[in-house]
Amino acid sequence: MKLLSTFAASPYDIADLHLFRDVDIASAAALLANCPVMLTAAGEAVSDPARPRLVIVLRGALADATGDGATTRILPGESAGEQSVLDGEADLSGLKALEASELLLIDADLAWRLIEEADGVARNLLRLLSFRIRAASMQLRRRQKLGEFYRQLSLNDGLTGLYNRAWLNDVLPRLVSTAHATRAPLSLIMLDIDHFKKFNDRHGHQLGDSALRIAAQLLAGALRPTDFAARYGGEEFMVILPDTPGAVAAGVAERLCERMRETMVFDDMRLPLPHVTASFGVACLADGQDDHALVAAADGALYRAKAAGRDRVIVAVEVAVTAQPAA
Ligand SMILES: Nc1nc2c(ncn2[C@@H]2O[C@H](COP(=O)(O)OP(=O)(O)OP(=O)(O)O)[C@@H](O)[C@H]2O)c(=O)[nH]1
Repeated sequence: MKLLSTFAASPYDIADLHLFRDVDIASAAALLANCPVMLTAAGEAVSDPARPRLVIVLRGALADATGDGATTRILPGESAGEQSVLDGEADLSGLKALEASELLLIDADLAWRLIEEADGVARNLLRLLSFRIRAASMQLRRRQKLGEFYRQLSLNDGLTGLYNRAWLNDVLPRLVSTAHATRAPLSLIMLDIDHFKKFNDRHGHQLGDSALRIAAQLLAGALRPTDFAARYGGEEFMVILPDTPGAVAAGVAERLCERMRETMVFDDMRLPLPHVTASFGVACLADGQDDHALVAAADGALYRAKAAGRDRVIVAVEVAVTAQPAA
């Protein structure tokens, strides 16, 4: 930064500076008279950034990088560094000239004198800070919403809209812990579309995708609001039924199996495709079982449903995992 002149010797008018709007100009101008006006080149940082002071843009523009990725433009008449004056904690290293700019620098001591002696400066400062706080909290709210949006996005399967594997990995262990703690039953249904490779080979991948979407809609539409449906991967889905004993879950699986058999897969609303069927494995949480063992039990039952001819439900035999006696 290069010293150009004092404020009194510069061509700038104090009435154009936001901080001095509706202020007793004469007393403020007298206090500002000896403040330096500095020239900064494009891209240059404000020197001595650890020094608390007000930086007012007279010509050009500054960028204020707040450190959280956001950048604010500071235009002629606007200021930066107010907070550094108020709390004495300066970090003006994020201030950089966007173009060749002229800046008025007001040291903290003088800024305090302005606050105390020039009528209206304190009011303008409060207004400015209130505006900054409001803008910062709006930005925070926007980010929180965006974060929530992306979080949701990362937990849902793009093709079917059901929860995805990441969601399952997060939620299933917690549901299992809750079920053990409350001694409430918890059941799991795993289902896998039958001969889906053949379906894809015969009708094409796009129709395969349609079939998966329809299967997902069927699941989501047939369950209670307290149940969860997720895409486990490929053409495999999982249904979680909290507060549901194995016998009831088996009934739900039978109903889903039947509906799957009866559901038409349409391509362009003219051509119904062959029905798809699915095989189902059901398991109910046993004492001492963790989420992995529960999934393995449902998966084992599903495997047996496939082996037994597909398009059917098999219920896993409940095996309580008890502590092994010490040898
Ligand atoms: N269209 C489509 N196909 C998928 C998707 N994910 C997995 N698949 C296909 O699903 C098929 C699964 O094949 P397999 O694991 O052999 O199982 P299957 O043909 O259903 O046979 P069974 O399960 O034994 O009845 C593969 O051809 C995968 O390419 C997807 O998102 N869209």
